[in-house]
Amino acid sequence: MTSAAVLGAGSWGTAYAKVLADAGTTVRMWGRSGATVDEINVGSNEGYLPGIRLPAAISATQDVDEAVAGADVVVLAVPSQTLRSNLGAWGDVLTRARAVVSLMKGVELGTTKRMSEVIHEVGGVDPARVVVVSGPNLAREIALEQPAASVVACTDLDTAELVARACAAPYFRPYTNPDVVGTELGGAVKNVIALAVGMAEGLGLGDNTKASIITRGLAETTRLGVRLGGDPATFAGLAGVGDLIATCMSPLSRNHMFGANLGKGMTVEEVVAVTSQTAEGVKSCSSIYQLARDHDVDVPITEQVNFVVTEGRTPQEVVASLLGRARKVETA
Ligand SMILES: NC(=O)C1=CN([C@@H]2O[C@H](COP(=O)(O)OP(=O)(O)OC[C@H]3O[C@@H](n4cnc5c(N)ncnc54)[C@H](O)[C@@H]3O)[C@@H](O)[C@H]2O)C=CC1
Ligand SMILES: O=C(CO)COP(=O)(O)O
Repeated sequence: MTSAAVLGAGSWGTAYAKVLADAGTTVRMWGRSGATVDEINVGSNEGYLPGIRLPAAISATQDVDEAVAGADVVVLAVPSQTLRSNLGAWGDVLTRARAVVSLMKGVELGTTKRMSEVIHEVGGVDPARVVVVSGPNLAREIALEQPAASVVACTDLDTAELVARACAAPYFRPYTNPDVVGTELGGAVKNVIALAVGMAEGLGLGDNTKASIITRGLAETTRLGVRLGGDPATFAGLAGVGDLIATCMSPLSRNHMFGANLGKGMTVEEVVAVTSQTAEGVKSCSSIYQLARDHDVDVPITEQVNFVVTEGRTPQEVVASLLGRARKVETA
């Protein structure tokens, strides 16, 4: 039987731990909060997944060494911008696992590194053991066992297969993919596009506007991803358009709802104050914009979201800027 450690006891860490357990994998979680750890040990995580019963195969601890002891697979589910400091504090916890899985959908501020790159650099993990799981996977829907599919990406197919087997539950269907770069960028950029779609919704705009942002958002995601070495097919798949649709359309998405509050006229600081969970796009919009500029890739929607978050540009001004751009052919 495969054994997994999940480091991070928020909504997706907990829902994915449930997926692993329902797939027959033994799971030990690490959490920062003693109250959350105690709750998980008696079968729930009410702060993040209210009303969801967790399987008995999941236990939790506040001791990271105890969490990873004997684990074949170590899963990382902390906010992206905290990964580097967490890995630094945890020491060599990743070195013994056969696979290290990133569930995180962000790009590091300052370095513009993807999470798999941070895991390799700080955790000392060979890229052939780093796996990215990403797709249309809103945590609450997965915890409710509503069927969904996802991508399990690794440059080494055997490692991808190990993780896919460990998380193949009756309601969760993993597809392997060798394209780590594309899978990771699809997951990170869709959060920024969901902020833009949320802003449109908050402004009272309708489905034509949202579909236009989603489609052109996919175009800029693909443009950036392909420039960085991703496979165009990945962006047409679950980790690309699949996750983009789920996140941009769902009221369960924290990024979508963050954007909607901005569109209704709240400031970034006001929305941060009422948001208890991680909306990765709010920080990653800057690093993704920087990444695009470093590689000379045009990302007009990401650019505008970044201006809203970092310079206080209003959603109304964003609409005017995007529509005021020079016309061009659709495929460029
Ligand atoms: N919630 C979802 O539906 C999905 C989330 N993701 C991604 O999974 C990653 C984790 O997100 P969620 O679990 O949803 O976030 P969350 O906000 O629900 O939970 C974050 C967890 O990290 C902990 N945390 C916060 N700051 C920390 C720090 N400095 N050091 C250590 N732990 C810290 C929190 O206590 C909490 O347990 C993100 O990158 C997100 O984009 C991916 C797919 C689905
Ligand atoms: O990544 C997600 C769904 O696949 C969750 O999106 P949010 O982080 O916006 O809630």
